[in-house]
Amino acid sequence: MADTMNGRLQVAGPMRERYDEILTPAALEFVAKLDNAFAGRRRELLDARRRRRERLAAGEETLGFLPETRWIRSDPSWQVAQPAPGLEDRRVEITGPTDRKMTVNALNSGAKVWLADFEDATSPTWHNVVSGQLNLYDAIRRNIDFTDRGKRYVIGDEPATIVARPRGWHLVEKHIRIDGRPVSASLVDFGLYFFHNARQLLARGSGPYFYLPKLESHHEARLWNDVFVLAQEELGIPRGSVRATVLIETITAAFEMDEILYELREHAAGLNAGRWDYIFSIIKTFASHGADFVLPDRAQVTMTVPFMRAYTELLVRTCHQRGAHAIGGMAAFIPSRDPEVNATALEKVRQDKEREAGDGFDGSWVAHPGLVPVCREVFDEVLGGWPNQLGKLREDVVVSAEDLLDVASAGGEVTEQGVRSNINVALRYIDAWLRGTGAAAIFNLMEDAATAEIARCQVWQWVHNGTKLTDGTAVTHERVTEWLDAELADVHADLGPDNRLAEAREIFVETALSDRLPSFLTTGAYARYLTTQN
Ligand SMILES: CC(=O)SCCNC(=O)CCNC(=O)[C@H](O)C(C)(C)COP(=O)(O)OP(=O)(O)OC[C@H]1O[C@@H](n2cnc3c(N)ncnc32)[C@H](O)[C@@H]1OP(=O)(O)O
Ligand SMILES: O=CC(=O)O
Ligand SMILES: [Mg+2]
Repeated sequence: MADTMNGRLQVAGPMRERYDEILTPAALEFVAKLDNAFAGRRRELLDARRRRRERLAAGEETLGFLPETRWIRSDPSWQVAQPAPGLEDRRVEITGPTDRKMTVNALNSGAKVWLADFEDATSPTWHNVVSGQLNLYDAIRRNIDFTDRGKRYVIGDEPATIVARPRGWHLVEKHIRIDGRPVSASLVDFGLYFFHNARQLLARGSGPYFYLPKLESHHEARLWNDVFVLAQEELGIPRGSVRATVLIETITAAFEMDEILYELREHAAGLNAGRWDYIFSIIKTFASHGADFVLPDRAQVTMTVPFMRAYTELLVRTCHQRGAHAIGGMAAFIPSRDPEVNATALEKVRQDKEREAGDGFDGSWVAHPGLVPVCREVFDEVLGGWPNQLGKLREDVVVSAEDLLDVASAGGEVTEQGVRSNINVALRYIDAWLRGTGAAAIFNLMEDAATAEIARCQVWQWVHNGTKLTDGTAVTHERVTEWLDAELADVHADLGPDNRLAEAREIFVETALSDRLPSFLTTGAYARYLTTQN
């Protein structure tokens, strides 16, 4: 165990090879400064989240555009900062974890941007957190060549611009403690990356760029902005060097898009339509609001259902009014070695990107290098010679609070197959996550933390509402428990003895079958199961 600040800050995880290059006393002191300045506000904001969730659940509050910030929405004069170097053209963004091989592959993928992910696609083991920082450190310094199984990995001439995604405000990093208390995971991921790389990136004509996940209000955006201001001051870097793209992936943030851009305006680069967590947020927020808020089988909640279209179109309009990029989301289809499955996946991704490009998005996400060409082709077609569609203002888009909240517009149905698929996929994903893998190919789809959250939350909602299946029977606690055992046996047979399914089952039961719906699967699971061993 290493410590600094006269023993007040402790590194409680093992110090493996080269960890001392990231966990330097100066870097840890920088994180401690951020913690000292912002830990209290973070706690207050998390508390405000909880109180708001309780009021919403009790029907004491309804969601709508905020009256007190109307002036921000109606003032046409403000704009966000100009696009920073490397972020003018974002037509294709690849996302993925920060392991060494994926780092090189993502940078060489032909995408304009790489979202280097400490969040949905990363299981936050101590190893993943520190080695991910090391891989980014090396990649930024072009010091990451290696050979694996006969293949040479070396960064090419036109690497993607790196945009790092730190973990959300709700998570802590229990292996870094100040006065015995775990530090905010957001401040650890941001702080270490910024401290080591901001100057390097600027010297290389790029900059410290970030994706900000799971914000629930503009107050949380203000907190991030203040973190950026202090971080830049501390390192003597010009204010405004940071650029942040905010994921709109909670229903509450959908009502505060203008306000979020406004808070971050000198650092804002855009908004992203984080569709999977958005669906999770909707289910979670309205889980006990009765049948009108019950969503159908997960596979039926597509981007073309009216409430999802309302959200994405509003996002484009809001961004373009303010000179910010609107970035599309993730289609879950990934390439396959089976030619037929592969052709279907490519076609599905093409359709998804065509809809986004047609709606005015400036670029979009792909999960795999094999999908870069299709996304690029689609955006090349609409962009012509332009780097973005910022000029497409979408003034035709008018979205009301009712449109965003019209969950019933999804239609569809709940089937036994849908319930069992949620159980099965959640077990497979949680097992992978516990073993250190945060994004996995499951039944030819890319699945990450948001999938597991949707799956367990839907099951909770269906049980809680006694939702009727297509065969007329209801979803009950007892039936889900039976299906859970059957699905567990199925997954067990597939994975063999080397698994963490027993813990995955426990986590599923706690988060899908408890009386109260836990806010996040990952917080409890992290505290209990992601030990210093991994
Ligand atoms: C809701 C959200 O937040 S979405 C964003 C978060 N999710 C993600 O970022 C998921 C990113 N994608 C992935 O992690 C992966 O594509 C997976 C896990 C789905 C599939 O990965 P694999 O099983 O390794 O795929 P596959 O075998 O086809 O990979 C082929 C090659 O592409 C590489 N590759 C695959 N996906 C990526 C990626 N996203 N970034 C960089 N390289 C990648 C592999 O490393 C492999 O490289 P190699 O030939 O040098 O060995
Ligand atoms: O982070 C992206 C999402 O869809 O969730
Ligand atoms: Mg997300």
